[in-house]
Amino acid sequence: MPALTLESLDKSYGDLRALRELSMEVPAGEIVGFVGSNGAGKSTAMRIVLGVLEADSGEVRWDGRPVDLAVRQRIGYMPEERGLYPRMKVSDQLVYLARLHGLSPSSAKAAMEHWTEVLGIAERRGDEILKLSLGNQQRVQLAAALVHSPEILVLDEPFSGLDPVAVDVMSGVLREQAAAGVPVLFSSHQLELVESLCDRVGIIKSGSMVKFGGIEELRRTEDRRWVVDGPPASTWISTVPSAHLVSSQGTRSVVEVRGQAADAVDQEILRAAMAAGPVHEFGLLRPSLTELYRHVVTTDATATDRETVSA
Ligand SMILES: Nc1ncnc2c1ncn2[C@@H]1O[C@H](COP(=O)(O)OP(=O)(O)OP(=O)(O)O)[C@@H](O)[C@H]1O
Repeated sequence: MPALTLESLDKSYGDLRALRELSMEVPAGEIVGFVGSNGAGKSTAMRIVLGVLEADSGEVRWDGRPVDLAVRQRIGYMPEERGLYPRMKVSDQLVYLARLHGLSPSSAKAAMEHWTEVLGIAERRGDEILKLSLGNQQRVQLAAALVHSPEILVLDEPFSGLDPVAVDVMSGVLREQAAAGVPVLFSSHQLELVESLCDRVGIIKSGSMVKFGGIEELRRTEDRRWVVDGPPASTWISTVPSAHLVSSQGTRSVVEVRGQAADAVDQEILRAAMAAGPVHEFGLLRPSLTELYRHVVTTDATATDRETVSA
């Protein structure tokens, strides 16, 4: 299956190292979310994919070959700084952009009509961009990224500032594009949305990819926590040396095991708890992407922090 591959991208702005050997892969048909703090390097990486910016080293490939101008023409891009012509009418703008990508006048018009309809801005075709609300400008931006039927989608914060209905519309479009075989890479600070929409997630910190993989895989790499509803953990936890108590409320305790030991220890915990009294509930607590993210960004990034798991 073809994939958009970012391999060992390095980029500095003067003394500031914005990207450090950043690698990730966006397979055709998958939605990959790119998350990280302000200034972590997401836009820089996306600009490099588009060729708006040149990497100091590293490579971007599509289907195994370096991305050249011809491939870049087939990328649908939503830049962070947006970039529509404020005084141009929505319809003119979209037709113009489609024509720039080589569509015939009639195909460009048909594409403009299609995407303004799908994105709920058909009524605004005759309006100048600057007269639209920010959310509607964003919908036009997405239409601009899609109007030439791109093979690859790279979207910098496409969901920022959208109302819930627009978020649903945008999510639906991204899902459809992925289902049609397009690799979709987008950045966002809305982690719940990323969790619900994406096949894989990359967490970037200070220019380094600290986690990359399927959400389920990323959760599995975390320290494990279990909820035990039964005898208070304080009465049995000492019999499982690798486990420690995180919190306790009434009969419910949350216990944690850090690192590799977590794989084998769940039965040991259950046995220890049952030896102390009846257990009514025992289950693994799965961290949400938000918890995972907080853990990653508040932990010091060192070379050993960097890990890649395959989905
Ligand atoms: N043209 C530039 N010149 C100098 N420094 C830059 C330039 N563009 C970005 N930077 C710096 O590079 C770092 C990465 O910025 P980038 O915009 O890629 O981050 P980001 O993850 O997209 O952030 P945000 O979530 O705030 O959009 C930041 O420290 C930023 O200040």
